[in-house]
Amino acid sequence: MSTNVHVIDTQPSDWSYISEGGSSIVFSYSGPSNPTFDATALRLRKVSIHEHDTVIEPGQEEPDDPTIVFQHRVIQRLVPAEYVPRLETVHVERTWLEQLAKSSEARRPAERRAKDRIDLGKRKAVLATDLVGGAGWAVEIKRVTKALISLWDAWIGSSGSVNNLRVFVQGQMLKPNTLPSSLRPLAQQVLPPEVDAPLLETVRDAFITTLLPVLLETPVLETLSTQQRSLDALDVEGLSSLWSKAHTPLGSTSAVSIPRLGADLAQPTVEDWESFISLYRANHYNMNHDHPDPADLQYYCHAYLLSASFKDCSIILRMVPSADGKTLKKSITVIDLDVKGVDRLHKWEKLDRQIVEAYSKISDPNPEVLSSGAFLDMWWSRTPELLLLRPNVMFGNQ
Ligand SMILES: O=P(O)(O)O[C@@H]1[C@@H](OP(=O)(O)O)[C@H](OP(=O)(O)O)[C@H](O)[C@H](OP(=O)(O)O)[C@H]1OP(=O)(O)O
Ligand SMILES: Nc1ncnc2c1ncn2[C@@H]1O[C@H](COP(=O)(O)OP(=O)(O)OP(=O)(O)O)[C@@H](O)[C@H]1O
Repeated sequence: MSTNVHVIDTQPSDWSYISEGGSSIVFSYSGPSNPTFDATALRLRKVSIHEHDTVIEPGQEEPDDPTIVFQHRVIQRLVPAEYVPRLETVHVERTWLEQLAKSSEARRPAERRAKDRIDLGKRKAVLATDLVGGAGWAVEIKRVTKALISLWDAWIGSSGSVNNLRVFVQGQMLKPNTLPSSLRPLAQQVLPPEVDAPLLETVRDAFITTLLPVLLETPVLETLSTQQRSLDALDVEGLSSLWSKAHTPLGSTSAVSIPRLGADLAQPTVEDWESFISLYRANHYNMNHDHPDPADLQYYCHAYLLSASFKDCSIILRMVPSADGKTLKKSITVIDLDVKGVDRLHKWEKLDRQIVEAYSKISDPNPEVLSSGAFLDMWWSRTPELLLLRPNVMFGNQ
């Protein structure tokens, strides 16, 4: 896809660090008014500190970032365009990236800095709708699976360093602690001005009360939940059995060596994904998922990969006050619906085994395994249920 947008039309200092994940780092445009860049976010790829930058040979055209093609040609056939950010290709350049990397390094969390850095070899990046900058506030929830209250507790307890709940006020990520004063910017957004020095719980309750109706009313959570569940029709254990069955020669009686899940599977191309989506939409609900056919192995592997993107995505809820400050315009957008690599299939198979093993210890004399934070995290992160759709579960025994 050709593009005329060049980031060198701006200064690196026009971009403020927002946040980052495992593969990307994101900046918000805060420079002089510019119709191309106003209200946009720049998403740059990172590379491990142990690896080299991407090398683009002279005369070679770098492909657009896979997230753009995947969103435009695959995701938007499953999630309405109004719920995903606008994404377009932007040209970047080494010296410009070097300056940005240098000036933003101090803002990055130490644990990320120890692992990776901006890939300075890239010539293309992603320009997206900025979902956190400007007036108002925004909340990011990764894997919308945990109860809001426990997300809030973990957020406060970790001083805002957890990756499954992030809160931004006027584009700045909040770093809370157990002192209510650390939440002042958020309190000013969610509470009336006359509430002076509110307690932590007061801010929390106002925060949840504002978010809850948006979450319960939006159809997008239902869409994400439906896609997660439908695409994960066999779950990884079922996929693993189908894989073994498909790799066992008919009539074989002796033990055969089965390649690990996904081992001989090619990474689907965009065309493969397009064919998959057409088949999925036309035929998925007519297939017998209780007795899957080994001939459909590739279909089920692709379905599982796509379900993993839906399980790992985040939503950003944005609350922007009207000009008179009397009402809030609320919107919800899904981010990070990136394509997953087939090499992950084996990792998820192993993770699933670990969960099952830990679960089998319930009847053990050592049941506290189940209530351990590590187990619960593992369990919740892999449970494709959107608990937010079930307020009774969300509020526990309150
Ligand atoms: O494997 P997990 O469960 O640790 O999940 C990874 C996430 O770790 P988390 O558990 O949230 O700390 C991880 O999140 P962080 O980088 O830790 O913020 C990514 O979302 C990763 O996906 P990808 O590499 O960006 O495609 C996620 O990998 P996938 O398993 O979804 O591919
Ligand atoms: N369009 C956007 N507007 C504002 N902030 C954004 C936008 N996209 C991403 N971010 C912020 O940047 C962070 C990293 O982006 P993203 O989740 O796309 O990266 P990633 O490396 O793919 O993440 P992960 O490792 O979780 O898969 C997000 O968690 C969010 O805080």
